[in-house]
Amino acid sequence: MLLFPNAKINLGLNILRKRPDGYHDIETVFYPVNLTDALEVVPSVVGGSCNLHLSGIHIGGDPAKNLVVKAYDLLAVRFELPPVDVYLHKVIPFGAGLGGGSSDAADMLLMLRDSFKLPLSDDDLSRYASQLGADCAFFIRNRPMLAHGIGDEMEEIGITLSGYSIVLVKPAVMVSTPEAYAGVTPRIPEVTLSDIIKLPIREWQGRLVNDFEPSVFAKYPQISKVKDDMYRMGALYASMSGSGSSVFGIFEQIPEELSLYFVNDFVYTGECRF
Ligand SMILES: C[C@](O)(CO)[C@H](O)COP(=O)(O)OP(=O)(O)OC[C@H]1O[C@@H](n2ccc(N)nc2=O)[C@H](O)[C@@H]1O
Ligand SMILES: Nc1ncnc2c1ncn2[C@@H]1O[C@H](COP(=O)(O)OP(=O)(O)OP(=O)(O)O)[C@@H](O)[C@H]1O
Repeated sequence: MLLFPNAKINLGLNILRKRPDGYHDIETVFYPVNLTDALEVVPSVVGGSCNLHLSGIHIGGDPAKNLVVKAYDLLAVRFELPPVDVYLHKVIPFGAGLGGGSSDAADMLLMLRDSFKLPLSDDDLSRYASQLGADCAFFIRNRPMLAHGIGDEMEEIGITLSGYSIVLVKPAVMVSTPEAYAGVTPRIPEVTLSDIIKLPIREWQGRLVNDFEPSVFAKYPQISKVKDDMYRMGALYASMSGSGSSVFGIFEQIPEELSLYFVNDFVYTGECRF
């Protein structure tokens, strides 16, 4: 079985408070983007449990700690799973705020459920996903969602960007998520995200904010510059995604001068799906 785990961006991100467990309560809108990895699971001929074969961009780290292996191990505690070979081709940059690892893990849960007919609902899978990472539950739904709690409590949100184009740029710098959270002083905004997101997109600039931006931009001015460049090229709205370092812009049309601005950066362009 073959799936294409996709990236996400955050449309607005408020960091509301620090919790006793060290995590933060946030509110954000998750929005899927068609930049994808490729993930294939086949029954193993060599035995073992979850044999991971990686290709594409080099993500490093211990394969046993890869989130797709953790997803297998999590379900294997409760269900008798046969050994599998897993082929993961990485395209989505990491340390980018695009949730690539979380998306791989969510698709692994979905594939294991569907391949081995496990009696699990989407809600059950979301609960398993939350144990793998705060972003992971979103990818079980994989449509625009307003998220609360640590980012794993989901509510439908009827926003549509279809007809617009998206440009995603990851400058050559990586941001660690725990460090980014540690650099922010939580605050309760005067206007809630769910009210701002209902405004026309042209009114988002200056209202829809990502609370990570001030501290991350201060440390990495090159990320701030990407956002400025997006507006210079005519973006209707631009923001850093999650804890960075990616920046996205929403455009009426993909700007022709992209290759002049972002010579050494990872660039993705596509149509908004929802
Ligand atoms: C920045 C976002 O991508 C926005 O969508 C997410 O909040 C991060 O989600 P994630 O990468 O899935 O996060 P996890 O792997 O669960 O947590 C990594 C680390 O980020 C911090 N963390 C994460 C989520 C959250 N709501 N509060 C936190 O403080 C914690 O220090 C945690 O140890
Ligand atoms: N399948 C995977 N793909 C990418 N990174 C993985 C994966 N499994 C584990 N990791 C580890 O997770 C870290 C990056 O994860 P991820 O791609 O989700 O981060 P990110 O781009 O910062 O996204 P976000 O902060 O939005 O969750 C790296 O340290 C990497 O070694």
